[in-house]
Amino acid sequence: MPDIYLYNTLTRQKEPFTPTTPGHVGMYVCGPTVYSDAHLGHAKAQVSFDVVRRYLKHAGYRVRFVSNVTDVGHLTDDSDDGDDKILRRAALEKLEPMEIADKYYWSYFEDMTALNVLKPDITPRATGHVPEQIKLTQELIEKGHAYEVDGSVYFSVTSYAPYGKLSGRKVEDLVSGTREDIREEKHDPRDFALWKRAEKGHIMRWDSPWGEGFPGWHIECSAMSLKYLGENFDIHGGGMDLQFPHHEAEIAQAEAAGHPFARYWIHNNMVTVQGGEKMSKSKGNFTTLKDLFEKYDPMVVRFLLVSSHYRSITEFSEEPLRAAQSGYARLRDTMLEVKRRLETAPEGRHATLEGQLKQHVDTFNEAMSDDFNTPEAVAALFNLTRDVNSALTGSVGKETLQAVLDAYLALGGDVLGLFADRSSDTGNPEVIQTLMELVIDARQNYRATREFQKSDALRARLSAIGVVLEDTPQGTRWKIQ
Ligand SMILES: Nc1ncnc2c1ncn2[C@@H]1O[C@H](COP(=O)(O)OP(=O)(O)OP(=O)(O)O)[C@@H](O)[C@H]1O
Ligand SMILES: [Zn+2]
Repeated sequence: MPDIYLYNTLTRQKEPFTPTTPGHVGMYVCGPTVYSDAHLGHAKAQVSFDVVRRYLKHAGYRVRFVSNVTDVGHLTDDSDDGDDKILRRAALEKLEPMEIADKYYWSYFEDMTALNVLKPDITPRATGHVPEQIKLTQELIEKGHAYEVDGSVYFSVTSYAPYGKLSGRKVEDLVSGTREDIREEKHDPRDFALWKRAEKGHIMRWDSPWGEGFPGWHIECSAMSLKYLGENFDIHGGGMDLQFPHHEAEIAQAEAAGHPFARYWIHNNMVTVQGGEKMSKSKGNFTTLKDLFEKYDPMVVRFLLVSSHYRSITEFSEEPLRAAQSGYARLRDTMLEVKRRLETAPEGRHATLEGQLKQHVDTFNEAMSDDFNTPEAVAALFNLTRDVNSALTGSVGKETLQAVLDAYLALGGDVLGLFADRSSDTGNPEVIQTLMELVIDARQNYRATREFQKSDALRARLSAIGVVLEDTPQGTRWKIQ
């Protein structure tokens, strides 16, 4: 297995990655609050951790990937104030809260599937884990780190000295923007809710030792990650915007209850708009993935995201998307051309190209082992593509073409997720190639019988879905624009 280094937010440095159980990795990533369609920011978070997961698998680890879905307890204000986001949306759309959660849950996975993000091994939902959250809250009360007031339970921030270690904030400097009445019932305005009493008319409510209520947002991730990954799991991921208070609270809840918790914390940077403003549901400055996919192939969107590092900002605009479109087409077209050439290539090897291939594969792996440096990994694929295209102006033997194709599929496909997975039938390049040959044959037949209207109609229908036909002296070629 290669030595992998990752930037640990806890220590603020790159560290060699060593899992608790050799050969196995337990990884938890904070998922979305499902109250509206996903936007490009969510895609950056999920694609970033999908690539981490894929590279760890590629490096030989068995990975258990757990990513939650928040369907209760995420309030519109971080300081235990405001409405539950799901309930607010339910009122707006005149639907049951669980209808909202399910509607956007499926919408979210539809988008993630289009982006070729692998499904989590476990997708726990907060509403399905209320007993676990109550139990952890009880442990915290027993250990003197939490207290009940009037049916709500708060974590006592000053009872846990390391509070602030992830985000580098000092408890003394923390301010609370909490409303006066909630401030009053907290022993300290900086404390945060583990459990909230349900006021009259609050739909989502559960029985608890403190009366009817609902869990706070932070406690779900501590409870569910500990349940499925054990008390000292390897990697915890999420957006940088979650470092405080969400992740700080997750650490405090787990550690104060006596569980050592996650060892490496990794955070993706933000998708921004208009020069640095975070794309966010609540700010309303977002572009949904569904809207983007109307104009751009989801693989182009994925390519755009992996072209910048997960810890760098991705400023969203049309121009980089168009550049991603042509960049992605260059890689994919060369990969498809190698596939085509393989069918008729003579036996044999191409020593120069094989030397170059090895060099680019090594560079790719070194980049990925250095804190998942996807921009450098993509650059290695482009350099490979340049050398392949240059070699393809001459004759390249079968063995070498096969090695090149395997590299494209392993690095560009399995690791970066840019080509459909080899195991899946949908989007399988071989199936698509055969279908396209059938369509091209049909068009040829129409032309041979001078049925030009029909042949033109076929071409137009293909063009409508972005497939362009080119008639060359060697026959008709196709490509996706
Ligand atoms: N603009 C963004 N860039 C990168 N990651 C993001 C962005 N917005 C949200 N995320 C990440 O997506 C995940 C889900 O976030 P969440 O559901 O809270 O979305 P949100 O748009 O920030 O919502 P809200 O604006 O209501 O807080 C988190 O890991 C979060 O860090
Ligand atoms: Zn979380």
